[in-house]
Amino acid sequence: MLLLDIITKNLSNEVYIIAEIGQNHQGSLETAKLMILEAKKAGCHCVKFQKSDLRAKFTRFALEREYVSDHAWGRTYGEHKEYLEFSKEQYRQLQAYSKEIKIDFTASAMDEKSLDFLAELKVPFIKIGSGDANNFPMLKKAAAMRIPLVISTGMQTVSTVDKIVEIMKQAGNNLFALMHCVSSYPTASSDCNLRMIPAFMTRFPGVTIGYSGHELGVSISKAAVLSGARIVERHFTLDKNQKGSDHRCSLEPIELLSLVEGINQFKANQTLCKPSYTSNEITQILDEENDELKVALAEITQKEILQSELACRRKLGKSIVGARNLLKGHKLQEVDLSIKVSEPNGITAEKYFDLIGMQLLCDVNEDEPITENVLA
Ligand SMILES: CC(=O)N[C@H](C=O)[C@@H](O)[C@H](O)[C@H](O)COP(=O)(O)O
Ligand SMILES: C=C(OP(=O)(O)O)C(=O)O
Repeated sequence: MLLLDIITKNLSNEVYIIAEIGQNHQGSLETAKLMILEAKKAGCHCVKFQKSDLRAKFTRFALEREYVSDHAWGRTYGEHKEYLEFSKEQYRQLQAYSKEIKIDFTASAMDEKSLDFLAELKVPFIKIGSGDANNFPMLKKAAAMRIPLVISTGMQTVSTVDKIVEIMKQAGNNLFALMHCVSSYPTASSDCNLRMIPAFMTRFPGVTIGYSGHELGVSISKAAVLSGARIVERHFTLDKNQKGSDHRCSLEPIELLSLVEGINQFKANQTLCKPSYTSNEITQILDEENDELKVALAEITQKEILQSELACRRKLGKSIVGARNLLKGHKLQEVDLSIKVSEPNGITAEKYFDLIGMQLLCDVNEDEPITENVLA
C-alpha cells in the first residue's frame, strides 16, 4: 500500500494524494460517487470523507444552536450536520464503489464512535482532523488500534504537536504521519506557513510530514511538496460556486488534475530525491516568482494558533464537557469527562489530563462545558 510505504519511508520519491470530499457531496450519495470517480480520473490515490456520530462529536447545545449561514442545510447546526452525514450503510456503499474503481477510501474519525466504525470498515488509514489533534484520549485510543494514522495539526500550538508525537511513541506506534495544516477557509497565502514542513521534519525525525491545504489554487500545494510534504490533501468539489462552507477553498477536477500532474512531473524529473528545498530553490523549480508563493514560503520559527484560525477553533475546536451529571464537590475522574464541540466553549481539550483530580465548585450536567470558574 502506497501510503504505508511512504509512512515507513520505504519510498521517499512518492507523494500520496488525498481528495478530501468531506461534506462537498451536498448530502447526495450519487454526487459522492461521481466525485469518487472524478478524483480517480484526476489521478488521486485516495478519497476521504468525514465521519461523525453527531451526539458523540457535539454537545446537545451545540446541535441545538441556530445555524445562520448561507451554507446552512438546516435551521439548527444539528439539522445541518444531519443533512450532510452519510449513514453506516452509505459508507459501506461508498467503500465498495471505491474498491470497484480502485481508489483508496477512508474518512476522518470525528469522535471515538466514528473511530470504532472506521476500524470496523478496515480502511487503509484513519485521518484525525485538526479538530481532534488535541483530543488526547482519542489519540491514545487510535494509537493503540494499530491502524495507520494521518494526523492534522491546524489550530494547535507546537506543544500540542509534541504531545501527539509523544502519545504515538508511548503506544509504540510508528505508523503515523503529521500534516501541516492551517484551519482557515480559504487560507491567505501569508498564513500558509509552508516552512513549518521542514521545521516539523527537523523536530520529528523519522515522522512523515504531509500538507492539508485550504488555500486557493495549486501552486502553494506544489511548493508544500518541494518543502518536504509526502502526503497532500486538498478539498475537492465539482463546482466551487455551490452552497457549502468548503467549496470555495476546494479544487475543481481540472485543478486537481493539474496538482497531480505537477507532482508527477517532480517525480519524473527526480526532483523529490532531495527531501526538502529552500524557499529560493522552490520558486526557481516552480518558475513562479509570484508574491503569493513568496509569502507562503516566508521564514517562520514557531507553530502557533493563528488569528485567522480562531473562528474555526471557536466553531469546531473541542472542549471538555461533563460526560454525566456531576455534583458540586465531586473530584473529577476520566469517566466524568467527555471531549466534544461545545456551545459555549469550555476548557480546551488539550487540558483533559490536567483536570483529573480537580474538584467541582458547582454542579455540572452532562454535555455542559467545564470552565475555569467551576473548578476549585
Ligand atoms: C476543522 C474541521 O473539521 N474542518 C473540516 C475539514 O477541513 C471542514 O470540512 C469542516 O467540516 C467544515 O468547514 C464545516 O463546515 P460547516 O460548519 O458549515 O458544516
Ligand atoms: C478536519 C479535517 O482535516 P484538516 O484538519 O486536515 O483540515 C478532516 O480531515 O476532517
